[in-house]
Amino acid sequence: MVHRELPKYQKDLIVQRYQSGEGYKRISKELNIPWHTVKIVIIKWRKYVSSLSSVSTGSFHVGDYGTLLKRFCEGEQQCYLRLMEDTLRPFVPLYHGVVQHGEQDYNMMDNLLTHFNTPAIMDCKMGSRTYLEEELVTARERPQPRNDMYEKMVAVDPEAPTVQERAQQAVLKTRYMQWRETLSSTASLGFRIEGFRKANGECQTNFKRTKSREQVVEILFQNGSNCNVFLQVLADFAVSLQVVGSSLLFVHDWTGKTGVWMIDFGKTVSLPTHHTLDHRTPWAEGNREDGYLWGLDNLIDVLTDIFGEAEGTPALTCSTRQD
Ligand SMILES: Nc1ncnc2c1ncn2[C@@H]1O[C@H](COP(=O)(O)OP(=O)(O)OP(=O)(O)O)[C@@H](O)[C@H]1O
Ligand SMILES: O=P(O)(O)O[C@@H]1[C@H](O)[C@H](O)[C@@H](OP(=O)(O)O)[C@H](OP(=O)(O)O)[C@H]1O
Repeated sequence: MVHRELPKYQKDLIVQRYQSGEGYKRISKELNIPWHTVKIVIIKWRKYVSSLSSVSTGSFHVGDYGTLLKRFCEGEQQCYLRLMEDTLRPFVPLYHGVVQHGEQDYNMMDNLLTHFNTPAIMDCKMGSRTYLEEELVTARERPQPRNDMYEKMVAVDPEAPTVQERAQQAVLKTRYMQWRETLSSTASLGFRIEGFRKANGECQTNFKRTKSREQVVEILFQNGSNCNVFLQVLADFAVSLQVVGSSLLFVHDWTGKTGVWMIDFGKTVSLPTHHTLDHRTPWAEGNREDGYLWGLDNLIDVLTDIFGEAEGTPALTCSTRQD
């Protein structure tokens, strides 16, 4: 079969439609492009986004003066505004407000890679769940099964969909997210490896089935051997924030510079007054626990196993900028 490279405008169109929630099949039908070509474009695009360094996709743009623009999300803006006043401020990118780029609003923040020299990066999604309780309620009240998530599911495990899902060729987002959590180490360890970009630019994002502690250790050891960071931060973790779907971004380069930051606050929300979380109690619907610190405990444990305790190991530099 002859492989035809799509022109860029068509790839952009596919990504645009995918971002607005359309499934592979519909995009394929309406643009008259074979669905497996659509799928490949989306997979490549997602890899590209998760390997971001010189970003210019629909969701991110590199801004001026070492900044990064991320597609506006009001929840994330509120969270950043709060974090700028919080003890966690040194552990997150500095937030610079909302800017417009073309027709789109963006949250502007520090680009964490600015002061690194050909850095290697690792994105770990933290917490024992990756969706909000509100998303569960919406899924019950107004279910919107998604074909793109069904396709992603069968691409990993053709046996995973139920008979009904197979008939619909679609799954609910919360069902997909829960399946992802149990397939990976999110449910068992409270964090999962989302992706790596090595210093040579090689990207790895195929960690959907990385679940056991042994598998996690193997991948961290193989790919993060220079990432000898020792995590002992975040002890002051804000008890009144519910942190869902947020990542820790590990960065290091050949000069020995290392850093780790919390990023991605689209699903981090302030809790009602007097409602606090310990971030370790297992989640049950209604208690809003996010398992963040449980995941962090496990991650520290795994990294300590691999790289040893702090002596001789550079203490983690949580922020490399001068405030
Ligand atoms: N401030 C930053 N500086 C440098 N790189 C960043 C920054 N924020 C995000 N990135 C890069 O972009 C990637 C995706 O970021 P983020 O998790 O915020 O995006 P997202 O679209 O919300 O992801 P998800 O699909 O998990 O919800 C990260 O893995 C990281 O490589
Ligand atoms: O990693 P995968 O398997 O590709 O799955 C995606 C991942 O779970 C993201 O966290 C989620 O975005 P949010 O965290 O923003 O919900 C996205 O939902 P989306 O397709 O609705 O953006 C999923 O498709």
